[in-house]
Amino acid sequence: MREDYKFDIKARSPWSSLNGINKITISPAKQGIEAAITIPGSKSLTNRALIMSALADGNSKVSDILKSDDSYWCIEALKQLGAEIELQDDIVYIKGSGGHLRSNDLYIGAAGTIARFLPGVLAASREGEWNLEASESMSKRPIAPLIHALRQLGAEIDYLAKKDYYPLRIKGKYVKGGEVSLSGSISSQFISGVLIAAPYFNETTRVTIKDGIVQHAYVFLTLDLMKEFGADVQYDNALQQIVINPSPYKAKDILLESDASAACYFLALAAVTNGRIRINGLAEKTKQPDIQMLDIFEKMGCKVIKGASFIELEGTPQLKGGFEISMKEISDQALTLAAIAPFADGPITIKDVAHIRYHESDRISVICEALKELGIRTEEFEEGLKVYPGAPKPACLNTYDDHRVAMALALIGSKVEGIQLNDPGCVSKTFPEYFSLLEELGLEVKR
Ligand SMILES: O=C(O)C1=C[C@@H](OP(=O)(O)O)[C@@H](O)[C@H](O)C1
Ligand SMILES: C=C(OP(=O)(O)O)C(=O)O
Repeated sequence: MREDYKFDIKARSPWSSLNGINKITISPAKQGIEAAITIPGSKSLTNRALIMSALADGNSKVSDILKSDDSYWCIEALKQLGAEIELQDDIVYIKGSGGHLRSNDLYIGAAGTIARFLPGVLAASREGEWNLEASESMSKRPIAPLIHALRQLGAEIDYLAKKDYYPLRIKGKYVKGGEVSLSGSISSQFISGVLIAAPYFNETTRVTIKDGIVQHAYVFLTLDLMKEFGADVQYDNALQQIVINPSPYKAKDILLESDASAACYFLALAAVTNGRIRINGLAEKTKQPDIQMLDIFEKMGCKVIKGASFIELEGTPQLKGGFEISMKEISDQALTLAAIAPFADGPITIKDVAHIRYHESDRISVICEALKELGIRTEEFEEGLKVYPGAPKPACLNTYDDHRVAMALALIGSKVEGIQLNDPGCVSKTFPEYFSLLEELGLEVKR
C-alpha cells in the first residue's frame, strides 16, 4: 500500500453514501443478471450546464442532473457566487447572475470539472476576489497549463500555497482575450476551462492547441453546450483553432443525458457475468466518449443492441482477449477494461493513457497494484498496462479515494467470492448509489 494514502473526508458531501463504512465485501449474484436500469445524469454535462446557467442572465431549469459529490460542490460554489438555486429531486432551478459574481471563499471538493472550469469564469467577472480551495487529491492534480493560458489572456490568478497547484487566489477584472495556445496533452479540461470563460472576455479569443488533446470528445461536449447556451463559437472538426466571440450565456431549460461513463460499469457487469443489461435513456448517438466502450465489448464477444433510447448488452460465456487497444479518447474506462481483462481468453494491452496517472489517483499504478494483489499477472508501462488471463483470488483492496478504482474493482466481485474494498464511499464522487444498484441486480454486498 502506498504510504501517502488516506482519504479526504472533507471532500465527501451531504450527497455521499456509505459514510463511516470502512469496508465493503462483494460476492457474485446467486442468479444470472438480467435487468433494465436507468443511470443518473452525466457528471460532465451536469457541471457544465450548472456553471453556464449560473452565469446566464435569467432563469434556467436543468433536469436530470447527477447528484453526487462533484455536483454538490459545484452547486454550493455557485450559490456562494450569488446564483439563486433551488433543487427539486434531480431538477435544478437557477436564477443566473448575468456574470456578476459575489466575492467569497470557495471549496470545490475533488472535482476536476470545477477546478478547471471556475478559475477563468471568476477571473473574467470584472470585480470580486476569491480564494479557491480544493480537496487533497485535486490539490495534487495539474492546473498550470490552464492558469498560464488564462494569465496570458489577462487574468489575475495566484497560487496560494505551492506554485502550479491549488489553492488559488483570483481577482475579477476585465480579461482582454485574444490569441492563446495551450496544451491538451495532460487534460482536455484545460481547454474546456478557457472556452467556458471566453464568452466573458472583452475581445474575441482564438484558442490553438500546442500538442494533442487527450480526450477530444469532452471539448466537443463543452462547445456543443456553449452553443446551446447561446455562445458564439466557431471551430473545425480537428479543433485546430477555436474562436469565441464575446457572447454571454442565455438562460435555458435543458434535459441532461445519463452518464455514459457510469453506464459502462453495468455493461461490463453483463459482459463479464454472461448476463444481459439494458440501460434506458442512453443512446449510441450520445457524444459522451465512453459510449465507444460498446465497440470494445463487441470485440470481446458480447452482443450489443443499440436502440433509439436504450443500449443493451448481452454477455458471453467466454470473453475474448488477445488484443491491444488505445484508450486515449475513452480513458475513464481504462480501469473498467483492466478489471474485466483477467476473465478474457488472452492478454489485453491498454495503451496511450499516461494522463490517467494525473486523475484522482495514479490510476495505472493503482490498478496494477490491485490486480497483482488479486494474483493476476500484470505489466505496467509508462503509458498503460497489460493484463493476462487468470483466476483472481479473494483480496482486500485499496481504492485510493478514487471512485473509478472502486467501481472497476467491484466488478471482480461479480465473479469472485469475497472481494473486499476499503473506503467504498469514494464512489460518491460520481455515483453514490453504485453499490446499492449492484445489490439490486443480485450481487451480494456486505457493508
Ligand atoms: O471535461 C470533462 O467533463 C471530463 C474530461 C476528462 O478529463 P481529462 O481530459 O482531464 O482526462 C474526463 O476524464 C473527466 O472524467 C471528465
Ligand atoms: C477524471 C475524472 O474526474 P474529474 O472530472 O475530476 O477530472 C473521472 O471522473 O474519472
